[in-house]
This record gives sequence, C-alpha cells and structure tokens, in this order.
Amino acid sequence: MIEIDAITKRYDGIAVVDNVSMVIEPRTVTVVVGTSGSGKTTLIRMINRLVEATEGAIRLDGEDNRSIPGYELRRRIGYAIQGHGLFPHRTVAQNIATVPGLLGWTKARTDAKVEELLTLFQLEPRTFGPRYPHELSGGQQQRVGVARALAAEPNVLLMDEPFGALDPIIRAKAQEDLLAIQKHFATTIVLVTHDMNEAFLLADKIAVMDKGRVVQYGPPAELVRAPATPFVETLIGDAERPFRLLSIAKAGAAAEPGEAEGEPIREDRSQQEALADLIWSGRDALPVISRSGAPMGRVTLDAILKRAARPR
Ligand SMILES: Nc1ncnc2c1ncn2[C@@H]1O[C@H](COP(=O)(O)OP(=O)(O)OP(=O)(O)O)[C@@H](O)[C@H]1O
Repeated sequence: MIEIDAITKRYDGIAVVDNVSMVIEPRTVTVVVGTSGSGKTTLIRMINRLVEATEGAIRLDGEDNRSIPGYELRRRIGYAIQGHGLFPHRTVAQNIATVPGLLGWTKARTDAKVEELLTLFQLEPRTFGPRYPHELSGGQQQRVGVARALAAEPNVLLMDEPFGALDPIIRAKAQEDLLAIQKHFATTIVLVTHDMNEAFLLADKIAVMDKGRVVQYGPPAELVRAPATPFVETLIGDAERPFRLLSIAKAGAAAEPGEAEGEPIREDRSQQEALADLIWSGRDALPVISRSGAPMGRVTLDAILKRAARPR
C-alpha cells in the first residue's frame, strides 16, 4: 500500500503539488490525469524520491520512504517513462539486466529473468536479447523499457506517459500487455497519462489533478456519475459520458437469457464494443459467450442503450 500523506512540493515558494493525500491499494492500477503542469510527474516522482517533498510523507507498506535506502527504493519501485530511456550502447538483454546487476544477482538468475520478461513481452529472447535499441521498432523499444522497469520484480511500477509516443494500434497492444503483466506479477501501478481513454481502460482508480491539487480520486464510474468539479466534467468530456460508462462495463454484465444470430461477443469485452458490434452488423442482439466459449445468453441494443443513459 502507498500512503501519500499531505504531500507538498514547492519550487521557489510556489506549490506545484499542494497538500495531496491519497491511499493507493496494493495490486491496483491508479491513473493520474490532469492538465499540463498540474503536478502529475512531480507527484509520482516523490514516491520513489526522484523528487524530494517539501512537506508531508509517503509511506510504502507503512514505512516512510525517506528511511528506505536508494538502492532498496529502486528495487522496490520500477520506473518507466515516455521514450523508454534505454541505454543505446547496451543490448536489449543488458538493458533489462541493469537493476539486477546493481543488486548483485547471479548471472544465472539474471539470465533467467531476462528470458522470462522477453518471452512475456513477446520478444523472442534469442532474436531480441542481443540486439541494440536502435535495431528495434518504437513499440518494441517501449516494451523493453517496461521489461527493464520490471526486472528486479518491483512491488510498485511508476509509469510516466509510457505509451505517449506510440501509434494507436501499437498503443492498444501495449495497454493490453500491461494489464496482463500487472495481473501476472500483481504489481501496484501508478501511471500518468494525458489520454482519458487510456485512463478509463487501465484504471482501478483515477486521480484528477488541477493546479497541484487532487480534485477527485475514485473509480472511473464514480468520475462519470458524479464529477466533483466542472474541471473533472470537462476532462471526462460531456458528450462522451455515455461511452465512458459503456467502456468500463463488461458485455457479460448486460447479458440476459435468450438467443441471437451471428458472431458472438465474449463476456469480458466492454459494453462499448458490444454497442459497436450491434451497430456495425445491423443486429438488435448479439450472442454472449464465456471466456471458454460457452453460451451465456444475449445482449440487446435496448439493454445497452439503457445502460448508457444518464444515471439517476
Ligand atoms: N525542477 C523544477 N524547478 C522548478 N519548477 C519545476 C521543476 N519541475 C517542475 N516544475 C514546475 O512544476 C509544475 C508541475 O510540473 P509537472 O512536471 O509535475 O507537471 P505535469 O502535470 O506532469 O505536466 P505535463 O503533463 O506537462 O508533463 C510545472 O509548472 C513545472 O514547470
């Protein structure tokens, strides 16, 4: 658990992070959003003490992060940034092995970890391990950047606009990979993004920052149903609120008994995807199947539209 307790950062007397308190539960994804300059990067960098707080405290599982030595903080907290920051003159395998090297892991343990991570990120170890960063595509470099941040098996992963530079298709893949990896390692992730779609896709909880303060902190559905300030409302996008509601609910949750024709939708796809399928295929109902392919009833256009309506 990460407890952020009345944390403030001032530069030349000006608070860029202003008395922020929030609790981040273990094994969850917290996404920090807000306008440019609102203090997002500064906030997450105070967690691993790349930035020292002016006031307040941050505790990691109850322990004040100022009492944890630097090398231990780097082991416990992975850090991935936009543009990945890979070392250009080190191979992919050497890049991933950076922190294990600092920690004095044996070669066998390090090699096994590098292989595990490359495999997990769908980069064939024998092909990609010996390559240099410039021999990879942008998306592959990005994956290596995240793999490197995960190498020392950190409990916490801080990510600052990690997918900002990727094109939309690779970005979608990277987001999917991240969610799979987060489940695999049960990592606690704190991620900064400008992209509200990304926030809604990834977040268990979203923190909205405005001028150094956290103006709302809660699950995505709460932000849509009850935006705390006009700023949050604008950020979510008034016109998009129905779609946001559908994007965070699963097709399975809207399933009802009955049959329908045509291509089914899996229960774990979003209701937004169900709506797109319904419109695109001109049907008024889709069969719903479980992850293993078993029939679960159907989802109707009517039911989806009701769910997208303004909450009462
Ligand atoms: N080292 C520094 N010295 C002085 N001011 C700083 C320093 N680092 C950041 N700031 C200021 O603090 C404010 C918050 O910066 P921060 O990078 O945390 O914002 P952000 O929300 O992450 O912005 P962006 O979305 O543009 O990355 C900005 O006004 C920035 O200019």
